[in-house]
Amino acid sequence: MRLSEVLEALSGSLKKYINDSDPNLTGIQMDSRKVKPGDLFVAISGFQIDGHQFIQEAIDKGAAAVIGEHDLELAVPYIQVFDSRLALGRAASAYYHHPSRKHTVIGVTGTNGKTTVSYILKHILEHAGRSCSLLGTVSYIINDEVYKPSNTTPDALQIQELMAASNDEFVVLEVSSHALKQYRIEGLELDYGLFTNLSHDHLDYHPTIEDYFEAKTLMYNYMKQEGSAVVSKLCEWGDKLADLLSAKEIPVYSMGDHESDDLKIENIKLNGATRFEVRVGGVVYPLTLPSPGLHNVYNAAMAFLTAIKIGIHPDVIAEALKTFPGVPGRFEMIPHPDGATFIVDYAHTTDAIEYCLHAAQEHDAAKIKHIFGFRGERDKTKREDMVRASAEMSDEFILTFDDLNGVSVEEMENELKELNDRFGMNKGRIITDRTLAIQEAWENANPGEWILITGKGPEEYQTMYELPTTSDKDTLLYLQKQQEKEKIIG
Ligand SMILES: CC(=O)N[C@H]1[C@@H](OP(=O)(O)OP(=O)(O)OC[C@H]2O[C@@H](n3ccc(=O)[nH]c3=O)[C@H](O)[C@@H]2O)O[C@H](CO)[C@@H](O)[C@@H]1O[C@H](C)C(=O)N[C@@H](C)C(=O)N[C@H](CCC(=O)O)C(=O)O
Ligand SMILES: Nc1ncnc2c1ncn2[C@@H]1O[C@H](COP(=O)(O)OP(=O)(O)OP(=O)(O)O)[C@@H](O)[C@H]1O
Repeated sequence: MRLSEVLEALSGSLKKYINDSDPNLTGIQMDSRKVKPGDLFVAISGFQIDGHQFIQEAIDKGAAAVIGEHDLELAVPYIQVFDSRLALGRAASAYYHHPSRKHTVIGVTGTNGKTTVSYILKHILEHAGRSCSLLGTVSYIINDEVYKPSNTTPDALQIQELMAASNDEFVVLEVSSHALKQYRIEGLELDYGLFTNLSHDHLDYHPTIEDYFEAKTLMYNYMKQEGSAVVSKLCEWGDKLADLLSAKEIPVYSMGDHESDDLKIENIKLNGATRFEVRVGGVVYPLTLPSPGLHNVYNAAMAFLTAIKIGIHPDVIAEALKTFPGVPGRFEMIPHPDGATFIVDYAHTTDAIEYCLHAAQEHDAAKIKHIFGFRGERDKTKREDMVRASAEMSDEFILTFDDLNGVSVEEMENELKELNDRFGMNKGRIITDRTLAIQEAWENANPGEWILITGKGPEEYQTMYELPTTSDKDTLLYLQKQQEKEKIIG
């Protein structure tokens, strides 16, 4: 593709370009280390490092042209723009011939539930015989090939590459607030924009919750002409969003408690299999979902409403929900041989912790034990509410390590002690080694107890622990095996 064709997509974001040649481009890169002859190199002013430092390296490797924000004169055509991340999205979309136009694209944003809603939707679509790619926290799945994700929402270049590579009819992607602020979905065009909920998270990145909300609303700047929003009004921010979108004349399908909402949830039963009804257009549909918890009722209802709008028959959706296999590390159950239930879950906000512990309560847990910690170098302001929630809703809890992310062992241990002293209501203990905390709970588990281990979900440990295991689930399976071995020997 000629540089001039990419430039057409940059109009409005161009600051300066002296048109002296029009090289043929054979690729786009935002990382100088990956540049090959003929590539367009986009220099990003990053959080860690300024990509403009690597322009010469990119030229030496054969870059045919460069995009950047600084005022420079280079040996190859240089396009100065107001914002390189925004230009990257537009340039990549143009380079890959606007691939989102060939798919039905569903963006899912919100604090919690993005991954789960995305997986439920993919499951419904596939049950209906339609093909679906998925980009999110757990994996990127394109044409049934599974890739390890770099971010929840990939960078703009990767998104366009993956969209172009996908032969699937649908693409469901999780859209994080970081991605929106960093223009990672610039150049993308969405058919549906889903909003699950908003609660306290990421206030290390966003100065206020209002700023966090504003970031989420940016997703709706990327709707196709005929695109529509699916919004949960079960959270007050959803109400606010629906008003905003209506003012912009974006059609909104809402789920909520009012007669005017497009979907209303009724008759929820959480004990045993999750059963509930949804009322849509005056018709009531009884639904069953294998995944426990009220939060999963909301996730399934949002997927149901979206699938209806896509045109999937309600009976097909209902059948699909019955067989939804769940998402790795989201309320994943591992039974203890003595009759206790261990849960691995990715809850890392107060809201999510409350939903998880509530799910255990609804299952008449004889006792609820909770094991969790806090990610180093991430939003510290949510920690006290997480401890409060656990203290109020569990019978006892153990504070342990999550990823330290460079924070020292002493600093995190002190933080855990202080939080426990101030907000733990005398229910908490500290066992810093995560595997030993789980082992302790395993060895002391009693019939009917529910032990919830939250925060890491399916993620691998980044800290070296005592037991030779790689994740919370792996630790539980290891303990299970050890116990079986001991039984055989003993
Ligand atoms: C803080 C943050 O969001 N950082 C994101 C940002 O990276 P950055 O600006 O720090 O990049 P940088 O390292 O400074 O590099 C700047 C530029 O120099 C280039 N470079 C660098 C070295 C070199 O030799 N040559 C070169 O050209 C780099 O390729 C880059 O283009 O832009 C990158 C590309 O899009 C992201 O991958 C990266 O996400 C990091 C890994 C991250 O951890 N982000 C988290 C906070 C995040 O985004 N999380 C959300 C989910 C949140 C949730 O809901 O839980 C997500 O979407 O994943
Ligand atoms: N609708 C919901 N409301 C509140 N909490 C939820 C909801 N759905 C899931 N959760 C909780 O949040 C955790 C993360 O769920 P999920 O991965 O679906 O969300 P997410 O938005 O993709 O989060 P992340 O972007 O951090 O991966 C779950 O393990 C569960 O504890």
